[in-house]
Amino acid sequence: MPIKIKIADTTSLIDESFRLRYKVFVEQEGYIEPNSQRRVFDRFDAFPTTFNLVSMLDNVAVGAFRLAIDSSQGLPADSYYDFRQHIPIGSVLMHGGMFCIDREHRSSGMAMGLILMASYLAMTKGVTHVVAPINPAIGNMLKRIGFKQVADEFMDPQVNISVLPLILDVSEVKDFFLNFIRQNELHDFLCDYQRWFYKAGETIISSGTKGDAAFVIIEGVAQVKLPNTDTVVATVEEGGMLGELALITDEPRSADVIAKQDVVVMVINKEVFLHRFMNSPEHALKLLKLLGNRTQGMLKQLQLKDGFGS
Ligand SMILES: Nc1ncnc2c1ncn2[C@@H]1O[C@@H]2COP(=O)(O)O[C@H]2[C@H]1O
Repeated sequence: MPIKIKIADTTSLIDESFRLRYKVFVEQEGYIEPNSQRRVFDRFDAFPTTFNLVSMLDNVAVGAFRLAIDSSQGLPADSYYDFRQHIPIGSVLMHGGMFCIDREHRSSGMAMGLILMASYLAMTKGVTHVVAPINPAIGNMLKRIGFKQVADEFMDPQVNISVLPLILDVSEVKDFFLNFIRQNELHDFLCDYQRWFYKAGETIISSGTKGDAAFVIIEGVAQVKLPNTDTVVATVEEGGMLGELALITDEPRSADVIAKQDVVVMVINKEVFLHRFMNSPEHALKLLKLLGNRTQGMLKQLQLKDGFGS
């Protein structure tokens, strides 16, 4: 099963993220005092402008990141740090906090995934700056995508640890997928906010199953194999698309797709995918080119096979 990062959009997923905060902040790290509810949350979790990204493994949260967009209620940091002094008037702010990853599942890939997804969310919600009083242990990762430290470390009273005050100008995010999105004007592709992680050898697509999403490879390489065989018909790399055929034809998945090495994909749901191509001749043409190239690739392979066989 892949680890899946997504927005907690049901009460049970949101509850999962509160429980994970408890597990990490109280039980694993001892940052916060225990409580009988065995959950960590505050008033910002009740606002419609707050989002929780969760990393799920087999229906259990193993990572979470809370994002609170500025509203009449202010930001979670307002009571202890004034981020606004560092940002132009008129900016739209989002606070990133309550970042936690279960000790058993700490990997830079998942941490980076949560951070990047936060920046995608910021971009599609019209946020100009993300502010984050964040544990120095992950501060360096945030700096890699463009966060800048604006003052010395200070104590965060919520989780009782020393944190770095960091700010991201969303227009400066450095990320392969975001560049891909910007170049191809595919902003609606971000709306699903799902990022899935496969280990080498795991199955990304099973032939014969129903398809309700397509994928763009963000990291790694996948092999497309003839159904239930080891015959590789194509190799798809970073930036390549997978799973588009079943969405277009409404037929079952045409091939098995296996991660050749660890693979990270962004998920594009069927409605968003079809809407995009039905409303833009330019993108429909790009899709036709992709399908045409794949057909040509297959024909070349068959010709080669024939050539060797005769
Ligand atoms: N010949 C091919 N070349 C590249 N990719 C392919 C080829 N055949 C199938 N695929 C991919 O494998 C996917 C299997 O699921 P889908 O049929 O939804 O979409 C398919 C394509 O994305």
